[in-house]
Amino acid sequence: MSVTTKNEVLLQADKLTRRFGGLVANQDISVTLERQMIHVLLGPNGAGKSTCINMLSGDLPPSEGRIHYLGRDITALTAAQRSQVGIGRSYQRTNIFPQFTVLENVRLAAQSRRQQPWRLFSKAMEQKWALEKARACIEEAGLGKRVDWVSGVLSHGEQRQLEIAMVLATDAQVLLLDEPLAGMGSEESASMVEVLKRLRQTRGILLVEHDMDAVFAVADMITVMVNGQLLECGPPAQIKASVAVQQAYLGTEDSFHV
Ligand SMILES: Nc1ncnc2c1ncn2[C@@H]1O[C@H](COP(=O)(O)OP(=O)(O)OP(=O)(O)O)[C@@H](O)[C@H]1O
Repeated sequence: MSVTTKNEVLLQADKLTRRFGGLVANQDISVTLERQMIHVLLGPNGAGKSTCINMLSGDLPPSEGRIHYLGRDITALTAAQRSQVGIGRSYQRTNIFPQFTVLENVRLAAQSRRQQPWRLFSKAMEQKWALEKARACIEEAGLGKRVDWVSGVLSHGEQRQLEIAMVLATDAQVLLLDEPLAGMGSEESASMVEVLKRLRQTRGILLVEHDMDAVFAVADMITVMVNGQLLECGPPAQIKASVAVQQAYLGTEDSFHV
């Protein structure tokens, strides 16, 4: 059982820089994520948002800068090690076994986190624990009515919810979500927004998202990036009113009408 403390700093990225050859994809990006906060990374295509999330998840080492989780320097940890300490990530692509049921997928995710302690438990206890945990995570992700469905027949939005349930099953305190609303219709988006609000009650969420309605419906803090640089960071009202942010979106595919 984890203790939840409001305003507790979960993740702190300090001056992250990432270069790909001569291209600087992120330059001196600092981001703070607190518990019970949804922090959105916003920016036009190619701004460097995925690169930033990749550095936070451990999928990509930074060229410079440090990352702390609960005060501990985790810059050198791999993605698997970060998952073990409580940093969970969902990807833009789906990552599930389509032939397995929702419950089986989430149960496997729960067990993946707990390989060592099982030596202390009987097989039956392990199964019971993992199933209970999986059911709770499925419920939290808003998929309670689909527990026994084969995952491959879920709608696109439900599959994204399943991915989130799988991340929750790893006991993640930080959720790194890359475009969780991508490809969703308005009903599915509304349902995902409700899921995000519920998850915020006990965790911290760092989100990359292009859907402005959703962003302004859930964000507590927004960091705007342009060309790998941090343009502005602040609460939604500040970002909404920012002339610099509006200018950054002029002539881009994304609209900034909010
Ligand atoms: N592995 C890589 N090798 C070389 N260049 C890369 C690599 N990954 C990203 N880039 C470049 O870094 C820059 C930032 O890309 P990134 O994907 O982080 O942007 P983004 O804000 O997530 O864009 P989008 O909204 O389109 O997903 C782009 O110019 C991209 O081409």
